[in-house]
Amino acid sequence: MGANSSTRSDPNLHQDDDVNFDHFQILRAIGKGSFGKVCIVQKRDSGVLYAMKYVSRSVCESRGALGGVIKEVELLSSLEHPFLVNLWFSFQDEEDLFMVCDLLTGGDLRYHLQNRVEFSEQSVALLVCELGSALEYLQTHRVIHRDIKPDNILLDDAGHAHLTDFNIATRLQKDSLACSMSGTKPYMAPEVFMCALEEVAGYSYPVDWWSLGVVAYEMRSNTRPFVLHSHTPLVEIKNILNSAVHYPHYWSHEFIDLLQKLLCVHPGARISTQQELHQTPLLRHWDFQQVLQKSIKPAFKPPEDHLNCDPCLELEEMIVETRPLHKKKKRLAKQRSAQRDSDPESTLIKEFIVYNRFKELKRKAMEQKESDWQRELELAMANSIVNSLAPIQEKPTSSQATPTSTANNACGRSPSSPSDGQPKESDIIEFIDRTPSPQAAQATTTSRRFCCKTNTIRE
Ligand SMILES: Nc1ncnc2c1ncn2[C@@H]1O[C@H](COP(=O)(O)OP(=O)(O)OP(=O)(O)O)[C@@H](O)[C@H]1O
Repeated sequence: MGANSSTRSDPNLHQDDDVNFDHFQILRAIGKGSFGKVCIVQKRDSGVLYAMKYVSRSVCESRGALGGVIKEVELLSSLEHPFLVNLWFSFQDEEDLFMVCDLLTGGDLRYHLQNRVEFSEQSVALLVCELGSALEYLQTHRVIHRDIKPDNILLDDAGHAHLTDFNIATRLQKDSLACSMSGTKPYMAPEVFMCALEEVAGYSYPVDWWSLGVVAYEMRSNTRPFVLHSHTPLVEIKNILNSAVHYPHYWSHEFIDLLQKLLCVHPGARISTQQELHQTPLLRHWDFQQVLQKSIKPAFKPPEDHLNCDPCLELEEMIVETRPLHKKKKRLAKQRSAQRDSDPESTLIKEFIVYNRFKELKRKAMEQKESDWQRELELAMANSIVNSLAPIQEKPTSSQATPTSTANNACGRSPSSPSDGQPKESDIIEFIDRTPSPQAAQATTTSRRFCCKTNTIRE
């Protein structure tokens, strides 16, 4: 695993502490989205570097985006994969909502495309396998990302791909379909538009594989397979997506075959599992276990001599920003002293999860230990009861003991022997099987479901 390894340790962190803004030192600005900004931070106690994304609460509220951020944190807190940008901490203060994630220093794919990086077929194939693995994982968690595009694919220092921005992702209920028109138009699958035109009832996981196909095409040619804009009418878009794609003659047959199977208009016939990827001539010989372990070296390694992001972002933060992050502590202290009577806690958004992955990992490890102990205890109890029954077999009365009953039953008691008031081994095992562990009961009550119904179109 690379930068986003879940095994990353933070030995100095007091596991039960809630993390907040003061635990981080702000190093520099590296990104800007439609609602928030991203900067590199260092956790003061462990020295570990992270990416901190922060969004202004007031901007979110005024633009109706608060629900998306709350949902993004809820989703990310339940996910972890080598090719996702994993969430480590989330918290809030009076001004902002914070998400602290894996730091990916290789820049986003859009940045490299704009810098005219030429990705080879081999490079694109590896990216498709890595993100295919992430999509397969999301599917097992019933999550559709819905906004796969170069802007949301970040590279680590070695060039491995990581999926970010779960702002419009949704978790499907079992056997249900999504139906809102969500995504970024040039990357959206035909069935999303057809759903908006009420030609189909909904769409599912294959929409992400279509977007992956568009990204793969764009990486190879620096243009997109379909020319459509934010103002192109829906009916026209449908026709465009049904038209033949131009594949340059110098692309290999195997590569074109992969793209055709990703850019298949019919979701049912489109590649949408890792196994289907593996069956294509281009990827037949790839070892997907090695892909998952990041053992296959990407052909494109992001430059290490400079930060792979717009250098103006840092200047902008220093000069233009009216509420710079590095002055937050002072600013909030001033505000708090001016509003001495009101409790800052009371202004916090209750639905926003305060999350600490280390605490969560510790809780899960404890649960596992407890369930192991319980299993051992149950086994020991069963054994001791079985053993305590055993002497009955060793001292049989002459009328009960026959050579065959001893051979058929370890306890030396015939299964049909009349009850003497003692429980039989089979009774004990059955009782144990039917007793739910406290962990199982808790897991059931804490399972959560999400469903997004609002349309979100990104231009
Ligand atoms: N974990 C990270 N590590 C390194 N850089 C990051 C990380 N997350 C985001 N960035 C950088 O910051 C930029 C903005 O990220 P952010 O997620 O806020 O924007 P976005 O995905 O474009 O948001 P939106 O879709 O809401 O406009 C990204 O394009 C990327 O360059």
